[in-house]
Amino acid sequence: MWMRSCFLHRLVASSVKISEAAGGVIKDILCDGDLKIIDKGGSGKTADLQTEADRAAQYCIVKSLHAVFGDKITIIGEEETTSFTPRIEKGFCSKVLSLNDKCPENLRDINPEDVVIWVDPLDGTVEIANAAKKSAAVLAQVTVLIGIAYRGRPIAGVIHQPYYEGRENGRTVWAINGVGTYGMDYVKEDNKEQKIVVTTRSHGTSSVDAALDALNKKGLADTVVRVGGAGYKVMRILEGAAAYVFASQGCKKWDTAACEAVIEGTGGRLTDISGRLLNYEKGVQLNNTGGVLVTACWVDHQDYLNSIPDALKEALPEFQAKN
Ligand SMILES: Nc1ncnc2c1ncn2[C@@H]1O[C@H](COP(=O)(O)O)[C@@H](O)[C@H]1OP(=O)(O)O
Ligand SMILES: [Mg+2]
Ligand SMILES: [Mg+2]
Ligand SMILES: [Mg+2]
Repeated sequence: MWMRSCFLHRLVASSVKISEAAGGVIKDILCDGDLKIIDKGGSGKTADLQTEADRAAQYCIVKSLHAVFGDKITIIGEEETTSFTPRIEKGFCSKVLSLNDKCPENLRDINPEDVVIWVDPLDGTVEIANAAKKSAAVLAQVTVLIGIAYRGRPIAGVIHQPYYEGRENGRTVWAINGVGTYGMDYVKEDNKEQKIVVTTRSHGTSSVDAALDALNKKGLADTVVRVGGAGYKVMRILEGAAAYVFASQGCKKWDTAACEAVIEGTGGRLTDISGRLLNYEKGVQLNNTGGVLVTACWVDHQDYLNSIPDALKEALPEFQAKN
């Protein structure tokens, strides 16, 4: 079936399987216990941690993509491929391939040279690195993110959550523009009575709090839930939260590429806190310097944008001088 499928469906079908293999790599290392944590050196005050699970999952994803699609595809990953794992995945998710006929006309024959694959092998690193006890609630915040951008915009994405309610293989949500978002067959009941807003647990700033206060006063953030990881916060939106608000810097393109495709597939939106679309071209600035605003399909993105004070937006520049 994969031979009949277009490049994009093959790429997503492969990415689903590869994300799940990377999830297996992460679980093996977390089970082993020695995370071999290093600090990549963040922006001065905040540490930017990396574990053996981040490195080995990155290796698994990059080597697997190259094994299936050759060395010429463009991959931009958060980590380097310095840790070996024998786990190379060459399979395809049959569900993705079976929906090949739904692929929109304009995405059927895309040139692989116009595609950038954004890889976050482990999102939620701080949560697992710093947790005294790796409880189910902590582990649930870990996701593997593979975002696919074409000519600078996300057209598909995969969010794999290795630890989900004790399921052996966790769960995987994937999306293709015009085809839809799949994998949330077991969605919890929406809670639209009150608007839950999810935000950072470990990268809080006064600007993050000021944005949440302003939204609360406008009735757009009744309850604030602080959890780790961009992928996990988007999962929480798919499960009923109204929005994910991060009025600060630090989040990168590999954090948002897959998230944007997945949320768009459900009718939701992702922009920076000023409403600007993010650019995912090769060579682009890696940091989402303008912050991140993600909204569910059942709330008005513009209401959230309008309610975040201009002073906070102006304090977050769209571009920074140097990455
Ligand atoms: N200051 C920062 N430095 C490094 N990574 C950050 C920073 N802020 C956010 N991130 C990345 O964005 C994700 C979402 O942020 P938060 O959990 O704070 O809402 C984090 O899990 C982390 O990804 P990663 O875990 O892949 O390094
Ligand atoms: Mg991340
Ligand atoms: Mg990461
Ligand atoms: Mg990181």
